[in-house]
Amino acid sequence: MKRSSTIEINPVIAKQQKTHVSRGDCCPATVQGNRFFTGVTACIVEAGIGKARVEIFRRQLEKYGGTVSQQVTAGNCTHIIVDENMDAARLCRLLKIDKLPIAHARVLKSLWLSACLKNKHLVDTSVYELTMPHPSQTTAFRDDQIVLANNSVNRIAGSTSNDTSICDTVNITTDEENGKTGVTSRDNHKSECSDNCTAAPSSEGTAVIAQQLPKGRWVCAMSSKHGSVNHNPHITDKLEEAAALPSIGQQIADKIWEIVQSGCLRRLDEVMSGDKMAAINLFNDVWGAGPGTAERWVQQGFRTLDDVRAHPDQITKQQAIGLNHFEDFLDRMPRSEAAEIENMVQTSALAIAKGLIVQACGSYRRGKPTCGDTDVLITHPDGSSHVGVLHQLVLDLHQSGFITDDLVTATDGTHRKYLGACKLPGENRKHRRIDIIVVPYTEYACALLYFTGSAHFNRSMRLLAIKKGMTLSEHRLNAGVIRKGKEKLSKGQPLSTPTEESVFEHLGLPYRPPEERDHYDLKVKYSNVVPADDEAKTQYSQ
Ligand SMILES: Nc1ccn([C@H]2C[C@H](O)[C@@H](COP(=O)(O)OP(=O)(O)OP(=O)(O)O)O2)c(=O)n1
Ligand SMILES: [Mn+2]
Repeated sequence: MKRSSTIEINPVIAKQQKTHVSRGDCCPATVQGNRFFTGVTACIVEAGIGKARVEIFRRQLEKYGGTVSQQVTAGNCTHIIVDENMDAARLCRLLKIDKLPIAHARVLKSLWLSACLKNKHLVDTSVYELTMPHPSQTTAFRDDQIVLANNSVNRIAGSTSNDTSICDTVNITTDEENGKTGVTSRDNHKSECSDNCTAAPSSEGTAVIAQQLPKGRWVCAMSSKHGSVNHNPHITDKLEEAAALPSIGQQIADKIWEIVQSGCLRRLDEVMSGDKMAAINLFNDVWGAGPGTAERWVQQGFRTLDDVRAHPDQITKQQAIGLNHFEDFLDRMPRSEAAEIENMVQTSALAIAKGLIVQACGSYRRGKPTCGDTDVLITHPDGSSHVGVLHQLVLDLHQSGFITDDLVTATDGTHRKYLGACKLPGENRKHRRIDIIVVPYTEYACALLYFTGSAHFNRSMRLLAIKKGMTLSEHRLNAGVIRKGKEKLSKGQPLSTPTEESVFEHLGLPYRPPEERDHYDLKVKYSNVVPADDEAKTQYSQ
């Protein structure tokens, strides 16, 4: 088992594991390097920037030697960072002050941070400062055109590009409906006009800009009235590619600003090409390392497992085990070996309490010729003798030398789980992943069904249960569940499920033996009783 539902994790053994038993990311980064933010104590005003970006900025500031202050009024605060759309009047309202400047700190648009990060040194603050507009300026900026000085552009972008002329004159549209001031619009466009962007032509055509949009630049669609025109296929295409990166996935939309602003698009280019992508895929296969860790290691310059191994401060205890047994864990064992492991656990368990049922589930029980791990499920028919077994069993198996490494121990309601590594006695044996799950007898059938899988089959069963006003989990099958949309108004009552067959029966399905549970599309065999799976999936997809 590599993943499971939400469970509590023993904080001692799995300090940095996420709240589910997964091979997720575990460890915080401590990065050495150029500390160009030294001496900067910044307070970031969240309004408009958003929590996620504040967190990113905070980490970047600290990573490069800066300090983050929570208090704008703190005397030691040297920089106040505000959203690029912030205007002076609004900031004054937010901070409950009469006017800018603030005596002890510079008020800067967040683009200053982006520019520093891009250039890896403190860039001049002058063009990023938020100041009270001069009364004459507010009207001046209502014109649809502004001119930016070439040197400002270069300073903003820290650009080596020799084609900044395109940015000299940009079109702006003041957005009076939204109450944005001229200052805001000006700053937006100034900042957007970096080495990677240009403005889209306005439908009104008042701007003096190139009609031929240069390839590879970010086109500012805000100034365009052509709402449906995609001026940025070169970026949106990349973002679609980015969706394939394990670490980005569904949060892609949230990342757009971050990517465009911070120059991460360039990083993506690098990631997508060659060795970095290969390294991300390699690191993703380390037990305990999720996509986030894999990407971080790559950012730190690691390309091989030995690179990672050489930095023990960057790896969790679980990842160290994953690295130790990297090849072994990726290797699938023949089912005969899973049977030996099952026997080994069974013998030890029966020495602790007679009558325990010890059953290897997962791919083994489904009759697969090879198994990625051995999922051993344990219970006792007397309903109580299972209690305390896991702890003793793990101790004994350590003692005999069979268990070699502990990964995670966890409690999920009445279920006790142990994830570790084991090695059978004898020459040329490999380290294998082992999961041991101990459950009360009343929950045995549902646990057996769940841990036998396949994962897809389980999903189909759960969806079917939902369709029938029930819920199915590894603990129980409940009937009489009342839902309003996705919300559960009543969780219903547990049905008696003494056997796997009884679960199938409650769901109105003919029994399906483990060997047939890799065909997860229940329609194939039971089209008369199962609702359209796709419909259920869209309604209840998790
Ligand atoms: N996301 C998941 C993960 C696991 N499981 C259940 C079904 C699996 O069959 C069982 C064991 O998980 P494994 O990851 O060990 O999967 P298998 O044993 O099926 O395959 P493998 O041979 O790779 O171990 O737990 C599930 O329902 N959903
Ligand atoms: Mn398995």
